[in-house]
Amino acid sequence: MTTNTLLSLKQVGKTFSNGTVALQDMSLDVQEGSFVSLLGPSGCGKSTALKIIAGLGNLTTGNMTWPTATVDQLGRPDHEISFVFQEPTLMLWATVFDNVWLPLRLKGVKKKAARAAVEEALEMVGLQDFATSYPRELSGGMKMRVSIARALVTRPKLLLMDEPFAALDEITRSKLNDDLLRLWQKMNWTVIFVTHSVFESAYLSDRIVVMAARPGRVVADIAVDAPYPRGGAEFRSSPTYAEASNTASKALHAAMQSGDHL
Ligand SMILES: Nc1ncnc2c1ncn2[C@@H]1O[C@H](COP(=O)(O)OP(=O)(O)OP(=O)(O)O)[C@@H](O)[C@H]1O
Repeated sequence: MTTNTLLSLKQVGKTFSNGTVALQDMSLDVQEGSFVSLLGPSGCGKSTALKIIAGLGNLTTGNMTWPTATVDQLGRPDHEISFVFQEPTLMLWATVFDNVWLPLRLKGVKKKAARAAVEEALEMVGLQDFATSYPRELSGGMKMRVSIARALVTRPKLLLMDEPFAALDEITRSKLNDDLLRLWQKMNWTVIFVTHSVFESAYLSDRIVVMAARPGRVVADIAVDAPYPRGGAEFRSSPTYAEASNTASKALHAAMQSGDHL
């Protein structure tokens, strides 16, 4: 793993027009190839931070830089950033193939030219046999896999995930966690993963950033010092996992007491 800083937030603040201070003085350096979880109670600004990083929202104060990337006139990095939301947000009238093709189509890539990339993305998430299916024919976990394939088809360097598995049952969630880690290792992405779950953050990440609300801010930064692959049940019963979960849980509890979360 490299130690180059991919993204640097310095004292970032975000105040909405109604006066809500969604973020205050958020400083965060994200290393290339790392898996960072943003963990915090409802309303602490996790989604706001992710949207700012994605360029979907402006910051009010502070600055965001991409130290190792060349940037365009708007300060956006030249490599791809992909976003996975909690809801799969698929086009219900379109096939799985067409859903995954969408980001390339928006860039003007014709269907034929996109075929190899779409098929590769579907294969990565284990849906190569479902290209001609429609979303209504898929389970919740499969729909989320399509959503992930759609995020991967542009070969992003940075994957932003906003509670992607929160609506799924425990078994499906656990399977997708493992599949995500396998892909992350294989593709050498950087992942920023928003979650409410202490256990999910301790299982997935090499770093857990705990946030508190009103104003949204970082209150703890916890390293999860365990190698990958983490080996499922074995890692879940390890002292490192227990310690990381315990530390994150205490920090989250303190955050919930100190902040005016909703
Ligand atoms: N467009 C907006 N206008 C005004 N206030 C907003 C807007 N979007 C978010 N907020 C407020 O900013 C704060 C942070 O919201 P945000 O959605 O980032 O929190 P979160 O940590 O992602 O919450 P959750 O876990 O519930 O999704 C909240 O108080 C929220 O009500």
